[in-house]
Amino acid sequence: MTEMNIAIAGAGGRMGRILIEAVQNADDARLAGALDRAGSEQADAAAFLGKPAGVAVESDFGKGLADAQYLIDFTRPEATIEHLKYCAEHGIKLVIGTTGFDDAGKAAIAEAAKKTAIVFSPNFSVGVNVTMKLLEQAAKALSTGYDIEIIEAHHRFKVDAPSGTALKMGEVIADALGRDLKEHGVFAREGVTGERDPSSIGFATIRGGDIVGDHTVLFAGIGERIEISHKSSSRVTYAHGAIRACRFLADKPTGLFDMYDVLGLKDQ
Ligand SMILES: NC(=O)C1=CN([C@@H]2O[C@H](COP(=O)(O)OP(=O)(O)OC[C@H]3O[C@@H](n4cnc5c(N)ncnc54)[C@H](OP(=O)(O)O)[C@@H]3O)[C@@H](O)[C@H]2O)C=CC1
Ligand SMILES: O=C(O)C1=N[C@H](C(=O)O)C[C@H](O)C1
Repeated sequence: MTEMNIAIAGAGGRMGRILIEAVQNADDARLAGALDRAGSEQADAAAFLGKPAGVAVESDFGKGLADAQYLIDFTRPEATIEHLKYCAEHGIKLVIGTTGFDDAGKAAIAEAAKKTAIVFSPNFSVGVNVTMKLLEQAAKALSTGYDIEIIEAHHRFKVDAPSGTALKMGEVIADALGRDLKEHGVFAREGVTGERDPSSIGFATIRGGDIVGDHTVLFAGIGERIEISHKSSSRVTYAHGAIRACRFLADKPTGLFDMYDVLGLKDQ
């Protein structure tokens, strides 16, 4: 078995810590580096587990990524863009879970994928990606007479809204219906809004407490409604998905992939 040398960005974050633990527990992976913001350097990235890894948390990319073949990045768009430049130049493969990119950020990821291999997905859980497939089918079957609303709930610390997953669900549904989400997405309602445009795809965001991540898509007709929901109860599923994405990238020199590619869901 070839061992993957994986570095973790945002090492002190909610996902960073879960990822470090998951890499430490994987038989085919080694924690090869850890990055965090300047001022957040640590002598050992796994000290919080009570099992030191012999890997420091660095803010200098040269030091933090010296031994890395892969970087798993769940941080913020501005950090990911910096990591992306370094990884593209140094042939380090990237698994990007960060959400909240604008169009320029997404274009930068696509450009970097010409130089290194990247899996980019707003949600690395198997369940969410299977849910996306169900949504594709439901949207096609319920294309007229059903109003589509996407409701997401996350913890109080989340900084972007709607979630990357909710936006992706909106894109999947819009594509299935031949609509453009930029034109049909409705992200806020207040005051006298007028009646609902039947072609709109609505979004509602809830933030509170420690909710890991809930997504529900409502197809509301006259006389009935269908709800397709996914609820995360642990961040470990995201971490396992990200490590699975590293395995998928092992034989890919360049290219931009998503979790449908990793899970073999693209043509299903
Ligand atoms: N794709 C998926 O499956 C999932 C995606 N996510 C996404 O992952 C991202 C991180 O989530 P979460 O772990 O909860 O967030 P946290 O805020 O807990 O962690 C983010 C980490 O990145 C660091 N960071 C932030 N900005 C910078 C910067 N400019 N330079 C260097 N380091 C930086 C933070 O440092 P500091 O604390 O000092 O700011 C922190 O260590 C979010 O975009 C979230 O939506 C989350 C779960 C699953
Ligand atoms: O910030 C989070 O926590 C999560 N973010 C991702 C998103 O924005 O879709 C994925 C998951 O829902 C958790």
